[in-house]
Amino acid sequence: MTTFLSPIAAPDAASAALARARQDTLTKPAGSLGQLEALACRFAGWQGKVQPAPLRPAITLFAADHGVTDEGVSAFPQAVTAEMVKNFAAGGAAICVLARQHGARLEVVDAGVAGDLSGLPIVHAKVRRASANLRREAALSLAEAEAALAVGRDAARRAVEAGANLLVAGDMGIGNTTPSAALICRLSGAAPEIVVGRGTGVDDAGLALKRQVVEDALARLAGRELAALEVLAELGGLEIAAIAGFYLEGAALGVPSLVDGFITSAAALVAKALQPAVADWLIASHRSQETGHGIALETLGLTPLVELGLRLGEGSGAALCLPLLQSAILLHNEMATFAEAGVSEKAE
Ligand SMILES: Cc1cc2ncn([C@H]3O[C@H](COP(=O)(O)O)[C@@H](O)[C@H]3O)c2cc1C
Ligand SMILES: O=C(O)c1cccnc1
Repeated sequence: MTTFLSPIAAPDAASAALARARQDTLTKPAGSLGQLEALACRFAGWQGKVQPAPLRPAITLFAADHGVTDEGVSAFPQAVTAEMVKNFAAGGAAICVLARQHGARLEVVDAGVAGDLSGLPIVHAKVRRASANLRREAALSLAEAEAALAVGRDAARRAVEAGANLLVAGDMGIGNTTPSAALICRLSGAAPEIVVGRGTGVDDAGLALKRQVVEDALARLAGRELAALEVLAELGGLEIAAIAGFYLEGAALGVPSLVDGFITSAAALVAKALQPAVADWLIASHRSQETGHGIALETLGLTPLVELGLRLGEGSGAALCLPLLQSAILLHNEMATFAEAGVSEKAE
């Protein structure tokens, strides 16, 4: 483990096993609630309670800009990152609607937006104004990568101190599907042609250029043995690093995270490379439409709950899955057992 990170314990296997035994006493054919059964048992392990408490989710939206946008890798201009942060602060973005719907705490963190956001009611934690262009040079210095991880770790601590028992990270950063693709390629070994996608909707020429940018970034590092922090610094971005730190500190505090889409999955891969034990504290929400998200999830060992054709980010796919998780826990806790309800069990 990298020394500046907090140790991560394993989930409580005894509580998870007792929860599994409880599932098999509930008034339904064994296994008939499918993935919801296993989910409830995982929450039992995470919370160390056979009947886990209902979810109190917190969503933290990390924003930053990317020097690689100079290459023309996004369908939108870099200024949109700062403009969208203003929209988050005003409550008008998709994730704001979903956070309100679910009564979730929503915090917005500026980890490195290029534009001026002073005065906005957000957490001001700019490590620097945008990362460098990863096609040509390291996106971040090692010190900046570590500082951005710390921004996310601080955010996880704030969310948990505010009472959260489930963490959701969202991303906002024009151009960030490019560093995410580069990280997924480097950390999974998959090739750019199957990982790089259209992001906000680049055309065929834009897609070819984006693939070349990722290939060039990977070529800078070819044949070099790099520690996880170095990979993050070379190919990452400030919000991606912060999200990795958020997942790591959440796990260290005993709180699981629900991973969203392509960018947050890249961050989860970085977190896993830094501290493999984090993987036991992650749940996948959806498979995004972005090419390569499936590879990232497979490398993480995660199975998505749903596939809705989403390609937004912001934590929106994770937020949409919150009712499923809440239902899994309530069914587990509140359904009657065969004995309680006087229902006959399966014939031998
Ligand atoms: C208005 C708007 C709102 C968004 N919310 C999330 N993203 C998403 O799109 C961006 C990544 O795609 P690319 O790499 O192609 O730039 C990120 O900001 C991501 O969060 C948005 C993008 C736009 C334009
Ligand atoms: O899957 C995602 O998270 C995604 C895809 C495209 C653009 N922004 C985010």
